[in-house]
Amino acid sequence: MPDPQTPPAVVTRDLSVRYGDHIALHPLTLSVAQGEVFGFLGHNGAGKTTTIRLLTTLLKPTGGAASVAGHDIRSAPLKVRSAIGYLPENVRLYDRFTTYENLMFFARLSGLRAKAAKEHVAETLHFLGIDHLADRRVGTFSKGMRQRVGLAQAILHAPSVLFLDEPTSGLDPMGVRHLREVIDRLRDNGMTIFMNTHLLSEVARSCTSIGVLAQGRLVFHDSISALDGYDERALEELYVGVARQGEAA
Ligand SMILES: Nc1ncnc2c1ncn2[C@@H]1O[C@H](COP(=O)(O)OP(=O)(O)OP(=O)(O)O)[C@@H](O)[C@H]1O
Repeated sequence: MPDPQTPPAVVTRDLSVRYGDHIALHPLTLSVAQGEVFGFLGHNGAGKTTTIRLLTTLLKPTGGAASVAGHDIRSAPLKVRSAIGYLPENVRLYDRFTTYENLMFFARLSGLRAKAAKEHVAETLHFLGIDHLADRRVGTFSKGMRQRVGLAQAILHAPSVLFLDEPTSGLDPMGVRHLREVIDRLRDNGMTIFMNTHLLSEVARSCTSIGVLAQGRLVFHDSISALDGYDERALEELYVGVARQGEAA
């Protein structure tokens, strides 16, 4: 359970962004407590990736404020980056490098010294059950294998907040199950997870709170315990209802 005494892992106040005349994210005010697994839902183009890009400091807001892991995204972007992990929808890896080489590269880039980097890489490979991929070049990997290496890269430095953008997209059922187990273990270790997803079954199983975005506006935000008894079907009804209201607004 999140501790109400500790500051939230993610806080936004009227955070917004526009691309030219198009408002991709209307002023968003949101709080995600430490230790939560937050599921961010919404139709294609709702603004979920845009929100993650803002919170991971890859995109500058045009309005409002936000802090992640206690650091302001505008004034302390480097501190934000060192406190977070990010798994984008399309993982970018060096195809000609092996898994181990990719991970060592990112570990050193994150500031770890060689010895610590080796230890972190070995621990992370073991944690994710991908030791057997260590010496293989990632250019030959399937989507699911790449995704595991991308996840390893995202959690190598033990971030306090992990952002996942559509982490189950393109995964087979075993891949989805593996990811779910990893999310459970990361949550048990105290990590906060902010996950964009379309999969309501994953939300019902893994998330402790949800937000629904429609046309760049937050139209619903609550904890899963407040939705006690909601199975996948009931969540779908809720989602369709609030998303329609958002579209009509
Ligand atoms: N670089 C950009 N330039 C202009 N418009 C953009 C840009 N990136 C995103 N948009 C627009 O901003 C809106 C939000 O896009 P975003 O990718 O955040 O949606 P999403 O909810 O993540 O969608 P999906 O579920 O399809 O990934 C969309 O209308 C999109 O076309």
